[in-house]
Amino acid sequence: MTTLAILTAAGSGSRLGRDLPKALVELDGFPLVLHAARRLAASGVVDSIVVTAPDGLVGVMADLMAGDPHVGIPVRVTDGGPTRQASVAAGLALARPEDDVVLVHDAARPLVPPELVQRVVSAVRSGHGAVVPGLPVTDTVKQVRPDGDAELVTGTPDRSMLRAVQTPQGFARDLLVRAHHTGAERAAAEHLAATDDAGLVEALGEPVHIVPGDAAAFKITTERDLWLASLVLQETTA
Ligand SMILES: Nc1ccn([C@@H]2O[C@H](COP(=O)(O)OP(=O)(O)OP(=O)(O)O)[C@@H](O)[C@H]2O)c(=O)n1
Ligand SMILES: C[C@](O)(CO)[C@H](O)COP(=O)(O)O
Repeated sequence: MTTLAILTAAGSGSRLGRDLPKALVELDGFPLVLHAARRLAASGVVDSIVVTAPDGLVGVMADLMAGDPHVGIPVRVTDGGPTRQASVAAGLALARPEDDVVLVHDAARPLVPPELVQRVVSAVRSGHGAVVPGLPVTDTVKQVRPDGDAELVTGTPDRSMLRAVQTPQGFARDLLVRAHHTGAERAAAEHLAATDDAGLVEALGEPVHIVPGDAAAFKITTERDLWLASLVLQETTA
């Protein structure tokens, strides 16, 4: 039995605001997607990767992966979709029968530690159908509602019971397939936006298990995050 990692890289990176897709933006001389693929492979627990590519860039992405001496595991590249969820579904369609565990990881989290990948896979292989890495929330979080041009606070959730979740998220393949069919329909019917794959599993009513996340797996969303990532890399390679 094998573990497949779907590496989502088809986004445009509108909040980063560069003139190329975010996954191809360079960090320390290499595109974000390559950093992420190398770290997934370095975990030793991922057998193959499917990358979801932005429109028209399947060939570019495939050349990038094929030309890298550090990835060292089979990589296939497919067209992504218009949303992250659609891209994951496109990657999932390429899962083979032997891929009993599927990870979903964002190219936007290039510095994911291989140990975090191992932790997630190990929790799935120990019997949890859906596993997400989570970190405690350090800010107080307010729930709000629109009030004209402004917003009004409607509540303050108990911070000790909140987790900021990261990727890779890990799943038993059959559960993830079911979540992308039925869970997605249910979430849409209830007007819930699932911003991650675990959200679709929750929409099925199935449990999602949390393992400790890692601050190094932070998401590159804005220029500041990219700057932070270059500092982290400098420090860890110094
Ligand atoms: N249609 C999409 C949208 C997003 N992603 C991927 O999902 C991950 C998380 O998405 P996000 O950080 O929001 O990336 P973008 O959509 O590129 O960024 P933005 O929302 O700023 O445009 C990224 O690795 C992105 O490439 C994807 O594969 N397909
Ligand atoms: C999947 C995710 O990385 C978990 O935190 C996050 O929800 C992706 O959000 P984005 O707005 O698509 O970057």
